[in-house]
Amino acid sequence: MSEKTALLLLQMGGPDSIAAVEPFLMNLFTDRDIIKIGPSFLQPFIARRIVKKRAPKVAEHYREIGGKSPIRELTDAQGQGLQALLGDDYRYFVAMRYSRPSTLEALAAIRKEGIQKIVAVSLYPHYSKATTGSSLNELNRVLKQAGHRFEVSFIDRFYDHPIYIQALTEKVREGLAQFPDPAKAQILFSAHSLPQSFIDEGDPYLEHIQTTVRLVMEQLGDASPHHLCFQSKASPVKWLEPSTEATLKRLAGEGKKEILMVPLSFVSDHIETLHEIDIQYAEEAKSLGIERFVRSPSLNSSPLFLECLADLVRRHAAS
Ligand SMILES: C=CC1=C(C)c2cc3[nH]c(cc4nc(cc5[nH]c(cc1n2)c(C)c5CCC(=O)O)C(CCC(=O)O)=C4C)c(C)c3C=C
Ligand SMILES: [Fe+2]
Ligand SMILES: [Fe+2]
Repeated sequence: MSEKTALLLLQMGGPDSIAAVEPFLMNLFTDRDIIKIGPSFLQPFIARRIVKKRAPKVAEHYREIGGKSPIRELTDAQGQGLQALLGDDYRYFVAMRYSRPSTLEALAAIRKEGIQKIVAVSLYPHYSKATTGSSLNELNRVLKQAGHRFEVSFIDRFYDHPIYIQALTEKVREGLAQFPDPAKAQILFSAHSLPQSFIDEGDPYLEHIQTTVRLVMEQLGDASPHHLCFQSKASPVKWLEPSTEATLKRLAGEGKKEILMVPLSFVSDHIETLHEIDIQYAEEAKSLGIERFVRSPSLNSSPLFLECLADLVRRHAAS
């Protein structure tokens, strides 16, 4: 038996090859925590149809960013950085909700190391039933089946953690530095959208996002004008608004020529930053007459961000 604590990093995951796009999407569209389609017994069949239709376009997007999602490597780098800050008492493991390593594989690896104590750390800063909630449900299901008693606790949000805010503000400043006159740049916080029905049922995601934006703007001081918008709507129901696209159009219509995109909701690069913002919205902005379109870097292994995670774990251990 090992005295170490396992840090189980919970993340969405992504396809690690073009061939993995369909299984990734199938895992996502059959998860009733993120999307409910019809009665549960029918969902796998409807999901199959949706995935067959969606996969070719999504695969093309992944092809354009190098043939896979970088999320696995980026999450491993975060885990290594975190482990280095915390020392030998901790060992990190990764559980991807829709790709590998799965939660089951992660728990098997933890057990093989003889580790008993697990701190599950969600890498989504803002809590939503669709993301962190889904990962925690999966973890609880797998723990039940495991036939082995682990001692498990959770860190499930950090949207207002002072060092997270500091880390994000640093990235916004890096983005602003690319403008000749940063005060003229419009800051567009672009969060991943979520169906409005989640919010109506009490999901705190929107409130968490708004708080992050407010705290970052407070740290920046009297900087540029800012806006909050939502990207990556993925089904035909009503999602959070305004959309990033509509906001770009509105600002261009008002004669704004300089835009800084700040991706929220994720801590690493993935298809929504590398494709949706860097390729799709960048093209859109150009055609709208926007002269300078910059994206602030994702947190990835930002030393401040890793320090935030280490602080969360230390405080958790002390409490
Ligand atoms: C089907 C409904 C979806 C909801 C609700 C949703 C919410 C949501 N997602 C993220 C973060 C990410 N999503 C990513 C990809 C992705 N998401 C959906 C669907 C929903 N997301 C799909 C179908 C996909 C795959 C790509 C596509 O088909 O367009 C990713 C990227 C993964 C990667 O490439 O590594 C992230 C990250 C959040 C934060 C969120 C709600 C709060
Ligand atoms: Fe998503
Ligand atoms: Fe997308």
